[in-house]
Amino acid sequence: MSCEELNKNIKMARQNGIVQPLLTDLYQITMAYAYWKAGKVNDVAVFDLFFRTNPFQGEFTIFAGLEECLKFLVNFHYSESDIEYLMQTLPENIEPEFYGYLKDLTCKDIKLSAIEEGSVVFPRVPLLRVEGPLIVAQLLETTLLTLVNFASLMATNAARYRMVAGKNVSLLEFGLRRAQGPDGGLSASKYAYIGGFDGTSNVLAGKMFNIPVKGTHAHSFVTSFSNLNDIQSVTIRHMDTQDPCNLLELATEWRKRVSAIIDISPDEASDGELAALLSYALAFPTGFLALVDTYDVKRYNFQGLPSRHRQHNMNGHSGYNSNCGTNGTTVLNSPSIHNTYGYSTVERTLRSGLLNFCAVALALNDCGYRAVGIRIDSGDLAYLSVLARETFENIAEVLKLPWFAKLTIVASNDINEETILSLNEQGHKIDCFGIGTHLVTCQRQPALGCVYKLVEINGHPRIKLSQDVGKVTIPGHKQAYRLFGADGHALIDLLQRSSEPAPEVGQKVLCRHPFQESKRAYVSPSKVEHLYKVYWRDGKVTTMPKPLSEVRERVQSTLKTLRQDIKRNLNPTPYKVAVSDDLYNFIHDLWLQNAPIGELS
Ligand SMILES: Nc1ncnc2c1ncn2[C@@H]1O[C@H](COP(=O)(O)OP(=O)(O)OP(=O)(O)O)[C@@H](O)[C@H]1O
Ligand SMILES: O=P(O)(O)OC[C@H]1O[C@H](OP(=O)(O)OP(=O)(O)O)[C@H](O)[C@@H]1O
Ligand SMILES: O=C(O)c1cccnc1
Ligand SMILES: [Mg+2]
Repeated sequence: MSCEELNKNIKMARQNGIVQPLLTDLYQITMAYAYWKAGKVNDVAVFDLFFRTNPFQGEFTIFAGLEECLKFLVNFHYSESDIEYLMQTLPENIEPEFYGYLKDLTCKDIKLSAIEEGSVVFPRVPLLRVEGPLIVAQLLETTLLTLVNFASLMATNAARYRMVAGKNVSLLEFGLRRAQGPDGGLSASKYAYIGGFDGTSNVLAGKMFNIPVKGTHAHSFVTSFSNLNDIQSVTIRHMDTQDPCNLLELATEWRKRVSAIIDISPDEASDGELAALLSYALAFPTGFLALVDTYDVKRYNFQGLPSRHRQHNMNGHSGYNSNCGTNGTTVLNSPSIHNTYGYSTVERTLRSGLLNFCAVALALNDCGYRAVGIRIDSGDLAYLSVLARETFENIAEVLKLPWFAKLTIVASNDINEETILSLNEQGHKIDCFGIGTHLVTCQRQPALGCVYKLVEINGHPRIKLSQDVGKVTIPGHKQAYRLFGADGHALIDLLQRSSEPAPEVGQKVLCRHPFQESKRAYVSPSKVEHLYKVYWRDGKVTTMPKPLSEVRERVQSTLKTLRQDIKRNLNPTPYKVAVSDDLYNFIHDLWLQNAPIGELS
């Protein structure tokens, strides 16, 4: 769609219905009235939206939320009911003409410049610059912040999970049920996808944002079946011949054969679980992915160990070993934690879930279908995934079914970045992580601190001083450039006054720390990227926001331009953000002008 088409259609562009002008803090509207009353209707302001510290103890952030900001500007207007509500809510002394002014307000005189969505960004470099009537620009503050803060935090979180998981593992977002309410859940799904997740279990997010929806099934599905009589129809048509096949008979037969191959008794397996897996396979013969940990000892909660001990023991596994069984096949030794019933989680999972899964998968194979795989949602995920993979490989070899060795293993259960790093260290055979709580609630850091600061009014720069140097704002209308080094990596982000000429390739430019006089360096960039584009001006979209899939690609491509030490998990190196010599002097002159001179007595 071109910008013209977008401008025609944008009123219909999907945006969460709660994003509207009243989704703001009351003080924006009271300030608007006070500005209006003070005769500031024609004042022109420049605001910068930026953050001061990277989240998650990292040294980078992913910028997201721009498309939603743009839709907000496009659709910005106060409805009749909004005005009515404000009339009832604001004090009675408000002059009625103010409501008339609000009624006609749009963003047609606002200019929005921004960094491209999905870019890697750094503290102090404005992500958005909003220019235009002071009152309108002020009224946008809270909504723009809420649209950018969580979006960028989530996209960064997701990108970090992607980095630790590596590119060959699938990542699915399972967080809706644990998210910060429906809107938090919906945004989390969108920005997890941008950050590098492959899909979501959130169906509405799939529909609204065209994100792949994926999933398995829950424990309740398994526990709802008690025995094999619970299945009503056991017949499935062969994929190629369309002949009827009795899946129950085939699976029962396979359960005996598989139990011999992996040297365990079929009596250990739950018939209710077999009934559940068969029913799922009958419903989804081409997409059979089964949860196999329902009948582990812990879920039954027999007189097991208290969870603190269980966790300790589980994480205390030192590894896994496999021996040769009597029939020449591999027998897997479980670690030595046993509950009062004599079996560890590991053995139970093997005995019931895996055995039942393999039986159903092989029965499906007889009918021309290939099963997809399993999900494990408890226990030692490293150990169990290796155990499952060895079982699949074993069966694949004995039955000469090479694809069986490659069945997908999905793992879930309270996974976070550290869990994945630890699993990587231990060695695992997981193909896909399903991640909910820690991802969508950004448990490690629940907010990104983007702020929206006035940097210029009617052409005059504004600086906000603070005891804390880190909180002093960088005044004036600025441009931002990313300078690249000879090896192609991003070296430094440089803020300049807009009146300065842009840095040029091969030309030495002095880059200064904004507040520490002695910290400065010359850079001769091999490439210069101007970070801002104008997205909205004169009431029109001037740069099309990219589709989600392209924003997602941009996250990965801009992350590639960062040196590894900036991206590493533990004690990463800070990326440098500098100001030009001109801007440095400008800041410090203004600082002195604005700092009162004290008097000693
Ligand atoms: N090999 C592993 N290394 C590190 N952490 C792991 C490993 N396997 C699993 N974990 C994590 O350990 C935690 C285990 O949680 P918990 O003690 O609740 O065990 P559980 O098996 O889920 O028990 P229950 O089924 O009773 O809830 C989860 O956060 C999980 O992601
Ligand atoms: O652990 P998270 O990272 O938040 O991932 C999502 C969790 O949600 C589900 O559990 P739940 O107990 O709600 O339902 P279930 O019966 O399907 O396991 C799923 O099994 C995961 O454990
Ligand atoms: O599809 C799944 O396996 C799923 C979806 C949501 C939460 N937990 C698991
Ligand atoms: Mg669960």
